[in-house]
Amino acid sequence: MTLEAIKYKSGQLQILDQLLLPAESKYIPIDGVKDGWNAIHKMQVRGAPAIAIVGCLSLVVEIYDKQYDTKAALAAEIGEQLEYLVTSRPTAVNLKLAADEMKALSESILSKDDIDVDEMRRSIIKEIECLLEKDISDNRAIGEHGANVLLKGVDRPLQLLTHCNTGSLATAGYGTALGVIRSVNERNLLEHVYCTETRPYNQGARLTAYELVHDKLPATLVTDSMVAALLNSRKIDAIIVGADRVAANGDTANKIGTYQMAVVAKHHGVPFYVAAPFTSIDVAISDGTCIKIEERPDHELTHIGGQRIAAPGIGCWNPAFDVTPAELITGIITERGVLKPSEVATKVRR
Ligand SMILES: CSC[C@@H](O)[C@@H](O)C(=O)COP(=O)(O)O
Repeated sequence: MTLEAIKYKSGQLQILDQLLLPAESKYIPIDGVKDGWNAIHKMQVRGAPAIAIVGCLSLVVEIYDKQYDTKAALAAEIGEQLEYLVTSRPTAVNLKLAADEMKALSESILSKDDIDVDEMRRSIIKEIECLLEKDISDNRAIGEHGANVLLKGVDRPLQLLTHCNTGSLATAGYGTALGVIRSVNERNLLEHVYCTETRPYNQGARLTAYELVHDKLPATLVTDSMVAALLNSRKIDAIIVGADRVAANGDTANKIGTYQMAVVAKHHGVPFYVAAPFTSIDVAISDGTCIKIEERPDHELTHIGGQRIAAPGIGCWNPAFDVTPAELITGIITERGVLKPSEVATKVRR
């Protein structure tokens, strides 16, 4: 059985509530854009690709059975709802890029006299529905390219380390960085995978560990503060992480803690890879300083499972992401191959 974060059929959308995992597996209905926005904002669904897909599918749910008098009315609704959805979380670019694409499609249909309002609605719905399958096939391709690059010239099983959750729960299925690890495992060449706890929200301990146990992969959990010791004492062949936004120069925003892992990897001479689809790459921004880093509420730092663990009264700083400079990144594994950070701008624009 594969893990499914997003269930969609004919205008009906449900998501696995990731706030309840791993204690409880419960699907909740997303009955329109407002529900989609809330689920993304509250992190019931999270991970850059999954956020984009759920956001866009919530628009499908919204418009599926509604009647619009004119194409202009439908285009206005699509535009407004997408503008609203992209305000749910600021750092990951995937939803913004998908929203821009859907708005452009809707604008282009608007000027076609031979397409009526119902056909326009069906075209937009069909385009969004395709995102699910495309994400899975992109992830499979990322997995293949990633396994090829990691195993090049190597004839023994690998020990890998990953951060946050980039698997089936963060995407439509299979995963990006976790997809690479799955792909290495499918070739029987995974010795061991380590995953970080990923404080403060514990996506590693709650979600990645859940996926690794579910798939019966040989896996061990470490805290984020153990990474330097891990690289010093056990042979780690590579670190692979996901991305929320890759800038034109290759600087990469990802879950908080990624940057320090890249610094430690450089010190130990361990290759540091980012695995991400083209939909996580934002060539409109020159470098990582242009990326808005989301700051999350204090209670995510001071409490675990509703239980206070920090001294009452202490101040908190809780950035959800950090930016790893391009020079610390060995390669960016995409569905179209592995890019050097310096190649991102030209290859993606092309
Ligand atoms: C394939 S998911 C890539 C990233 O989105 C992931 O590593 C990450 O940082 C997720 O952060 P989250 O705050 O859980 O949405």
